Amino acid sequence: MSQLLRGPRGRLLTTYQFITRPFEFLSRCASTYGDVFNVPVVSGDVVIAGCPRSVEEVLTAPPETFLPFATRAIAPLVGEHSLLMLSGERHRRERKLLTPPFHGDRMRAYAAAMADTAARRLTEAARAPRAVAQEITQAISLDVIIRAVFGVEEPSRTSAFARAVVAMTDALTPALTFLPFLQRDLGGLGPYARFRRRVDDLDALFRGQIERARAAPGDDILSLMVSARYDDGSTMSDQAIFDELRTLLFAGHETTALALAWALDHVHRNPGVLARLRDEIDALGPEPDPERLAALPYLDAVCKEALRIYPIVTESPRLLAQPFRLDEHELLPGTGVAPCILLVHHHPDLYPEPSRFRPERFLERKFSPFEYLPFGGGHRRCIGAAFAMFEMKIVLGVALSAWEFRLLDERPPRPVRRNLTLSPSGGVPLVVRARNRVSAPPPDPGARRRRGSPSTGMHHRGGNDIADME
Ligand code: HEM
Repeated sequence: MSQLLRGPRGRLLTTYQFITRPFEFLSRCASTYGDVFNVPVVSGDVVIAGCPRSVEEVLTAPPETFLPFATRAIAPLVGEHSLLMLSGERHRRERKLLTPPFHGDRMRAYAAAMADTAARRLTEAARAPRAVAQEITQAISLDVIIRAVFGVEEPSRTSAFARAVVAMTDALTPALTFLPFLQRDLGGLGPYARFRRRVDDLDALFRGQIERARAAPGDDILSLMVSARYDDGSTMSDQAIFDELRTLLFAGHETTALALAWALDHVHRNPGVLARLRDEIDALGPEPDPERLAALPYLDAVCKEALRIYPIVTESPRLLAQPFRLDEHELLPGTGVAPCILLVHHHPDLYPEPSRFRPERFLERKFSPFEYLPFGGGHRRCIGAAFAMFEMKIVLGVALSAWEFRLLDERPPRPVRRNLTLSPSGGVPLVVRARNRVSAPPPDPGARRRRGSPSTGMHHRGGNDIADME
């Protein structure tokens, strides 16, 4: 790292502040040191790019400039074949193979599964005296991945997958993630060996699903992976498929769930937004077609604003493989470089009153990929971005169409780090009730699937003021 770059001192303290109070810490650094500064953390130096110009410099650099960041922490979960672990030509080749299933057009196949899952989980939540938004949305996004990505349809198999996923994630303790020397088998004993057994259990379920997809391919992402070919005509190995399925689970499950929990909270703390959104959704009728929900402009703006104000992933770091010049500073190989999504999304020049939840800003102007980047950018941009936006709009649309929500905490939740993501403290406790609409009862979960999607006819398998917000 360049000696000239300014930033806070003291590795232990900055690591602690960065992890526990990201909003306050980053905002304080930006007002003291400017848009580009160095943060010394225990694993090394991380240079923060906190304005569109510096973000553009990073995201448009040639791919070979960077390696993936912090791979040791996630390696046990995602495996060595994972997109998150690859760089250079191998990364490009793998991404080329995995991108088509996530293309916008393909999303239609997942619309009914997303809507049905949301309706089923909300029906359950409405039976309880109180619920927690984050738990509901976690259950929805896990079910959606199991159906749309893994291609599992039968309820009994869905539960087996859900149990295996929960057992595996429970066995991956933070100590195992952050202290790589604990990642030893010790002859089948200890926490790492237990975690490996849970990974093997899930992979055994994947193996069965791969065989099914080979015998009778569906619309799901696993079926597309099984039939996809690299440029040389070869197909993915089973181990590579296992690793990518765990990668999609890791990258796509909690992120989407948290984004939805935040969105529900914001919408219910802003009565004007709720009223305008309900008007837009209600105009589609009592049981709106999920694809039409996904095309609603105000709903789209609400989801974008939720991802702006609290981006689920606050930075998208890379590791320098070569010397790199950023904002006039010469940076050395081994330095971390992180486009800071959080700081850019709260830049007052771009977003006046940045702490205010105001979806209209996305209807009034367009933002460049370096001004608005909840899904990161460049050659590592989130592969599931279209999938996540589609799911957010459908789940939120179904939820507001047929259910009422009453927030139980008067004070807005604080953004707290949960693993690598930013989650609402307390998870957003609320009461869920069927909406008292004159026109219709809440939808029958499963009805859409029984009759298929009317519109596609496809079958469905699956100096800024950031610190004020704390
Ligand atoms: C609201 C939900 C989501 C958010 C906020 C989010 C955000 C991100 C971000 C910031 C990155 C890093 C990009 C970069 O380094 O420039 C990323 C990467 C990734 N995401 Fe997402 N994501 C979400 C949902 C999903 C979903 C649903 C999937 C798949 C089912 C997914 C799969 C991935 C994968 C595979 C990568 C690694 C891409 C690569 O390294 O080439 N994400 N995501």
